[in-house]
Amino acid sequence: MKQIAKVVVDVPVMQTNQPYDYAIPPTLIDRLQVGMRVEVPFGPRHIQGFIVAIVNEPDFEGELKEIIRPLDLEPVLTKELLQLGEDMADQVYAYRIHCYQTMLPPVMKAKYEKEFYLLDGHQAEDVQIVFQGEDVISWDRALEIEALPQLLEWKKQNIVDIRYLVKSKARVKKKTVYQKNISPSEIEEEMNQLSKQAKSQRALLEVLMAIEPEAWLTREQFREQFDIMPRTLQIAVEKGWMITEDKEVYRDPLKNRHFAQTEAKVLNEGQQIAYQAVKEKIDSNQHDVFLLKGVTGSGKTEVYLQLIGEVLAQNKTALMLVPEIALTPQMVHQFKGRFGGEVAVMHSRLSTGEKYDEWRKIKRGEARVVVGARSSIFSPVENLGIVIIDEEHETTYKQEENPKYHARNVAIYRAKYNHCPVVLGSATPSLESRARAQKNVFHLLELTERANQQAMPDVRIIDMREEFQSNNRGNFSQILQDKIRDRIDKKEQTVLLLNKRGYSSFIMCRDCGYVHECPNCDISMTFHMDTKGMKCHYCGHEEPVPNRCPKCQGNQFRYYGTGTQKVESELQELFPDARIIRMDVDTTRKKGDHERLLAAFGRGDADILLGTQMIAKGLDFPNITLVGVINADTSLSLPDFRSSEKTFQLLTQVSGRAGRSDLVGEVIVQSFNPDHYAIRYAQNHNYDGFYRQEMALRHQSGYPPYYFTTQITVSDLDEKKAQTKIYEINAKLRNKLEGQTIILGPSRSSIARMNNRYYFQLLIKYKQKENLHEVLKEILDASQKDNAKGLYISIDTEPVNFF
Ligand SMILES: Nc1ncnc2c1ncn2[C@@H]1O[C@H](COP(=O)(O)OP(=O)(O)OP(=O)(O)O)[C@@H](O)[C@H]1O
Ligand SMILES: [Zn+2]
Ligand SMILES: [Zn+2]
Repeated sequence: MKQIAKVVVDVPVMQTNQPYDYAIPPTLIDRLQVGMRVEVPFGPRHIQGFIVAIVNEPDFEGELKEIIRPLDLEPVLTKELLQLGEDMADQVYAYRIHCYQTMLPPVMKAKYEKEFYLLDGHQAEDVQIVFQGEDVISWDRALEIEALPQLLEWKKQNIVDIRYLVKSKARVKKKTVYQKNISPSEIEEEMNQLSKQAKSQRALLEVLMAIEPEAWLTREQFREQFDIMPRTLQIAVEKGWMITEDKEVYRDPLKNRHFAQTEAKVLNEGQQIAYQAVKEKIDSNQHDVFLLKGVTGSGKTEVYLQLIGEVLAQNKTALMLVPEIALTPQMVHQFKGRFGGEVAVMHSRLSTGEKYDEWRKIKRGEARVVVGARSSIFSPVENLGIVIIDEEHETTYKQEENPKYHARNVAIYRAKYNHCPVVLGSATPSLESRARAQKNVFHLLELTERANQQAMPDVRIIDMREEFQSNNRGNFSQILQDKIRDRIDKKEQTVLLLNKRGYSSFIMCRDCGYVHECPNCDISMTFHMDTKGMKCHYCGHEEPVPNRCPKCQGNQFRYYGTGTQKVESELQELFPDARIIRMDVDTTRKKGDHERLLAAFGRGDADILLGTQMIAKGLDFPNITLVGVINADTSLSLPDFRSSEKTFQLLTQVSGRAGRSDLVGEVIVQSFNPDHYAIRYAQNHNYDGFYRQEMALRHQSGYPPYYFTTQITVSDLDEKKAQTKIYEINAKLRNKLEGQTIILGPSRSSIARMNNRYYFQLLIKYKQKENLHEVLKEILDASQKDNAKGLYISIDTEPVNFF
């Protein structure tokens, strides 16, 4: 009986979404399991693949190739994740291999290397010189010694051939540890035989007398605790006093930090009702989706914590998703403080080694609670008891690159599979989720009051048009200035938000109006005050500010847009004595910057925290009594049907940072559209009112949640080719789609050229899927040939950002 492995290979083309059959060589029969990575031959190359099934009969007729070797000792993907990857690939129009790779830490993605090897019987002298007595030489080495042309020539003459290797980048960190291997009486004997000069050895023997027989100690521990140097340890090993081993250790980014234990709070009535409803589902192993809608500061986090506590008590595991920027030390502290070492934390600021280690802790069941950003929804936990998504309305839960999955959908998939509840929490739920609760697809749970009985902060809207008329051209209205002054004097803290969504600073020629654009993209370049340079945020192109206008040779530029740096200097001028912390992409570039700045503000090292969107979430500092929004409406004017929703959410979230403890909070919102409904409803903390009005508008214009949307984008270096293709797709869709489907476009994308590629798009709106899925699959299948020529087609279901 021959064993056959079905392998999804690392070749992203549509046909390979189906697994390939490989023979399992006899030596590997007992070692290979479903979910392991393997190295397999594919054409002339060796590539990585995932075993998705092991069967007895092949589907493929013909000679099967053999698996070369396993890349893992045990499966890295569970049965659940294998199934999820297959279904997800289908739903989001992605390659199965990309789905599997997305589920694993980046170090586990294969790295391919090439090497030349000698074919038999060619030992000519010049060949020997290159190979230096070995029978292989790596591609890199060949490049280094400039032997590449020669080797390629030999390849033509059949003297050498090329082989492709799969290299694993995953490295386990190891440390040498020591254990004593000598009894007390032997120690005495050794002491007696030592010469008087051997002081350090004597000292070590004394230590060995004192320590526990089972203890494993590192070199650092010997040095720090007992002042014993590595050299002495080595002698001890040679003499057989100690044994040594290389033990695996985890890279723990938080190892030097202490988390004070926190206790569960007594839940208030609203929290208790919410907790109880979810707990019932946990107890009875039932799937359900809850939408926990709680005003800012209502204590949603405490509900999450106690639910996770319950899940752990029942010997299950928990997934807790938090937006990347809300994953602050404060947030982490809440979880580590309650559950200690049971918690693994996953976010993009970890090094790849740290990510790998956190992942292994989860895989081995050593950490049963995962707190992390979007991709941690794929954590290899088993026996899942709850999935929680905090700030569920955040669009960052949707991945914008392939595979274009939404973590909320993956959460529901996994919870169904594991028969457990999902909790979606937010003060400002997405319209989609709120509407689903309306239809009882989700269960609505509400917390309508703040946990500490504190009133919601008073929000005042300032009409900036009037400020302009009264000749205040700055960024700060008179009232906001007065309030800031007042807080500085009272030693209370202020948070200032600069709404930068859809917004950047650029330069324009004062004489002819020329705007400096990126040479690769049809978009103006962003001016950066710190480097005094221009940068394109789409392709990364950088250049200095031009001396003269390329169009009219004028040398006067106007700097547009309110960069945080510019606002900061204005603020410092207004309040020379104020201590200001600025938080934006420029000040949080390095690992740990974000944490450091927030910690400093939390300690009271500054009076004002000035920042972009990244400060709107998760801050829970008692001394913040004033929140100012400098420009409420920059996000209103985006060409995106969600712009009102996003503005409402942002204003509500940032207002919620004020007055969370005993001190009363106050919010000042500056706007040029003070009567806009998104701003008015945010002022009154009226989510329900906003929801009703926005739903009416969406209904009228036929947008989600009344319609589903799918966007198709085509891009190519050649503008004509991209354009022809989108029209071809358009024709096919209109011809084949049934039911009430609406197609918007085709049109140029609003950034028509990016990195020298031209983009065209169309948007499909539909109520029922009908045959849409099949038609889209056909289009993708047919795109294979184009793909190879550099024309890309991408399908995005429920896009969250419209350009
Ligand atoms: N039952 C309780 N008794 C006393 N204090 C509580 C209780 N529950 C929560 N708190 C406190 O109330 C404050 C706000 O809670 P929390 O940060 O969980 O709110 P939240 O709903 O997550 O808010 P946001 O949406 O603004 O992040 C915290 O300081 C928390 O410690
Ligand atoms: Zn000019
Ligand atoms: Zn560019």
